[in-house]
Amino acid sequence: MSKVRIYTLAKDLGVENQRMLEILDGLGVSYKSVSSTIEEETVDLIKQILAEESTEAATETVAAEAAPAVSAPEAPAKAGSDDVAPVASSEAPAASATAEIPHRAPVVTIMGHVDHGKTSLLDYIRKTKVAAKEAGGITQHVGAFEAQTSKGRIVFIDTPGHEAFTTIRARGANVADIAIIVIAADDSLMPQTREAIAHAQAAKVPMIIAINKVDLPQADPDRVKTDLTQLNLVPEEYGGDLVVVPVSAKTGEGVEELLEYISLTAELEDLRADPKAAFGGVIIEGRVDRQQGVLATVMVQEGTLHVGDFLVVGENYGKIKAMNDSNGARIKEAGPSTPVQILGFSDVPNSGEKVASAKNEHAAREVVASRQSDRRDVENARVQRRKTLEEMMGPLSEDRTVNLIVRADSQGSVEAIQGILARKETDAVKLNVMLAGIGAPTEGDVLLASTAEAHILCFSVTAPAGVKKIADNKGIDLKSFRIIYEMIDEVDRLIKGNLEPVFEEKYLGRAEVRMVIRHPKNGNIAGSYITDGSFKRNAKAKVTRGKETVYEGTIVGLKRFKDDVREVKNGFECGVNLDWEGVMEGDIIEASEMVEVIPA
Ligand SMILES: Nc1nc2c(ncn2[C@@H]2O[C@H](COP(=O)(O)OP(=O)(O)OP(=O)(O)O)[C@@H](O)[C@H]2O)c(=O)[nH]1
Repeated sequence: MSKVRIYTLAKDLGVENQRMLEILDGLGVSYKSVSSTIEEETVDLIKQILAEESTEAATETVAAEAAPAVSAPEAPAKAGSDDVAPVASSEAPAASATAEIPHRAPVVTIMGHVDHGKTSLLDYIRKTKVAAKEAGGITQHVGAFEAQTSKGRIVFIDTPGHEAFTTIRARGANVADIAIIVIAADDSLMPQTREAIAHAQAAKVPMIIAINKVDLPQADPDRVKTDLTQLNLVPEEYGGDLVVVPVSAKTGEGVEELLEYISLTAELEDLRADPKAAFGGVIIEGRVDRQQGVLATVMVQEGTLHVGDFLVVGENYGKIKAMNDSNGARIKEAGPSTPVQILGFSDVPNSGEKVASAKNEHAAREVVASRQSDRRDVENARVQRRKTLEEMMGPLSEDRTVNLIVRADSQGSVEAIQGILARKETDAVKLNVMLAGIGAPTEGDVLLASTAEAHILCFSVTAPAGVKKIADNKGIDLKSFRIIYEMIDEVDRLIKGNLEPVFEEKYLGRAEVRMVIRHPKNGNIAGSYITDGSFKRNAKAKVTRGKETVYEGTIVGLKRFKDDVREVKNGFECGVNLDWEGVMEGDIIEASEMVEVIPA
């Protein structure tokens, strides 16, 4: 009995893939993705369900058409009347219910190892899928292009390599919806392939593997697939859910299928954006053109851009003087998932910076001024503030993950370290090795670490000075070790640091209240004598009267004579401000503090 792929069946029956998956869910049929295959019996069931649905729909239409005559005899006549608005009511609600946010084209990035064919693949797609440019225009590199395929529009970021991708992500923006990882069939997985995969995984962007150069006699796509399984990426034909498409950027073989898979993935991601919403976009790249001045490529993500709009990027603003599409044609407006080249900024914006629009020049200036003042506040606060535990360790939750990037001098070391790390993992703390590679850490690693909040551990390799400096600037934890046990100690420290801290109450001291002093601003102050230990400002306080505890709270202030002090030791007199009016002569105050217990 033959099997059928889900998306092929959806196409044949003229149904959306999403609907097909809903039916399969309803039937309790398990699948990995739309390219999974299903049995012929299931196909028959699906056809039955769809046939029943269309019969029901037809019956409803007939009933609906018949209904107004019966149920709304008093419906007002429309013809010849000027005030038509109220009469349109029977159609209005249905129309607004279906007026949902429209779909948008997917934005795709291509990553992979050097020479595996990223540029060639982009060139092939551009050559075959981009409509010929209008005569007279000048072809310019704008960092993105739009391809027209039989499945609709697909936008490609055409600066291959993960640097472009990570620089954008490092600024907190996410521009790509889908990552194509190109792997040469004659070379299989290489260090930058692993990096690219790690970046896509960190960005939680769906991946499609394009096994390139399948035209070469020495091409071995099966080896690539097997190697992928070593990274826990299991191709569909091996029972996993990784989409793998063999292609040749030279002959064009498989490229159409790759585009089809991109559209399928996009459909499943259900990418939507509202062209009527407030504008939001990201800078893909910026540069200075000698004749035209500053040119910036912006990816429209939400809303619509118009020539004449005011845009704010970081602490700069500009007015769109002219706008080109990625083909070089002048355009007046651009909706979601459209890369446009804009003339109008005075400073070159950085890729990854977010772009917003402002109503007019005044509003744009105000946004810039408020950003400048926010930045100053943050800078000032940073100098003064001690980081809280939560800020250092991330939110405190039950299960936590420590993200790691491992670099070592040889494959043997990498494997040994991975083995040790696997044994260190506990139920409470997961160690997620995002990337394990041979050789010194790179700038790309630092970018990955900064977007994924990962720690970089190096064994027998050290970071080049430039990379170390970037890591320091970004506050990335990058450490090198020559002795494996020291590295293991560091991992232990990271694991412990990531555990929920345990606090325990520690006794500090005791005092007798000898008199109560009325203070005009602070209320009643307990004039006390420390009989044991010491008292500290902000410590916890318990007041007992005879055998009864009459108050539990905090020592909000400590005074020696007129001075505020942090601590008073045994044998001294002091004024204790409990922020409580009930304190009386003869009361005993006991002070304690909460201290973190470091697990053994
Ligand atoms: N036979 C064959 N050669 C290919 C194919 N794709 C790319 N090449 C060749 O492989 C080499 C590298 O291709 P590029 O497209 O420059 O690779 P890249 O990944 O963009 O390389 P970098 O930009 O240096 O990272 C070139 O000589 C291409 O002609 C293919 O499908 N088949």
